[in-house]
Amino acid sequence: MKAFVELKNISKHFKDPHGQGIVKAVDGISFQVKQGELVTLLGPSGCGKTTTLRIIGGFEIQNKGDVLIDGAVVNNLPPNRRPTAMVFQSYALFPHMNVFENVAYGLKIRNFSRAEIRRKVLDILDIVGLTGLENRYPGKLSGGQQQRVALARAIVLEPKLLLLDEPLSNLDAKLREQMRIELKKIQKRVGITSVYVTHDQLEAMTLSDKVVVMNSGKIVQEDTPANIYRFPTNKFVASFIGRANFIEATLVDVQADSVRVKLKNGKEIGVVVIHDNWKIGEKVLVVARPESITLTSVDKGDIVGTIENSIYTGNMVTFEVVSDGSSFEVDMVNPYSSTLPALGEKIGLKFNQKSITIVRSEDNESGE
Ligand SMILES: Nc1ncnc2c1ncn2[C@@H]1O[C@H](COP(=O)(O)OP(=O)(O)OP(=O)(O)O)[C@@H](O)[C@H]1O
Repeated sequence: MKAFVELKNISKHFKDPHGQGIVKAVDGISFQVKQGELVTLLGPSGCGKTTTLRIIGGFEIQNKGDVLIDGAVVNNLPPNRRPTAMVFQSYALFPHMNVFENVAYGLKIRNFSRAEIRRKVLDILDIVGLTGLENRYPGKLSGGQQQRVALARAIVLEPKLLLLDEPLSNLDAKLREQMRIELKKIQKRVGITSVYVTHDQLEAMTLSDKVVVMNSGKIVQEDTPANIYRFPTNKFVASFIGRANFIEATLVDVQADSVRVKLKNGKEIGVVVIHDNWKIGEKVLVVARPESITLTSVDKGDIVGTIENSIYTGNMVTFEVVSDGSSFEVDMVNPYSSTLPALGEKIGLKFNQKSITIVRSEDNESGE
């Protein structure tokens, strides 16, 4: 499928508001969004994701690089001449207009007929699940309902590209979770190509066809949610997305899609890899997610540790195990079907070799 949105080597610098220098908000990034895809820009605060989104929408102009939408360079077009609509974190609804009028507003100024406006607004309200609330004013709506109105107002204009800037961040945790699922359904139903900004990794994982992970104005990884979780390219991605245990090791054997590493205690284990030119003798970090480690007897463990703590979260218990000065998180799902180890107990940790991977040690990150 061809790229619908394309960013080519985009950079954006701002004057540092507190000093003489410049802030490199976006530093030479390139990525593509295919037709109908939802792509998330994910990263910590200040990594440049909002600036990138604003550049796509035309609210900010890049210092370098090109933005293409549907094959056309849009660098010099103002926001209202781009085929985009933006949904903001603050819903920015008109308080003196009811739901119907809020959604109809953009169609009215585009001179659609009354009958057409009515049909389009009622259709969209049905899609976002607001039928029956046409006459309510924003002040009488819940946060989730207000967010749906904001979404309806953007998609009723049938933009080719929907830009969403942390649209769920004003909602409480439970509602956020519901709206995430809703939003994904609505996006797929309407089939609208979307770029979504969030610093919430769970939101990015649940919603996206593809996640673009950013740090310090650069793209650090770009892949499907599953591949990013399973095969992070470096320690930053591994710890920013999901929870990860890291174990120092040395590469002792390299095959096409799997390698063997030697741990500090001399134990050799296999791991699965998909990227990079790994070299025998290289220092690496094994990445083991908490669910990829099993507690076992001391003699069967790849490493041995002591249970320091256990945290119940209903469906599982997370054990904190200390081994050779390092702390490990180990999740045990369905905990009530087995005997739980006691605090202070010595225990073996067995790595599931099919679901662990490696990243380069930080002092060796460039791969030199
Ligand atoms: N108008 C501006 N003037 C000066 N610096 C700016 C401006 N806009 C953004 N920046 C700086 O550029 C960098 C990237 O900002 P941006 O808002 O894109 O990050 P973000 O990843 O979206 O962060 P957040 O999640 O906190 O919104 C930050 O260091 C920010 O302070």
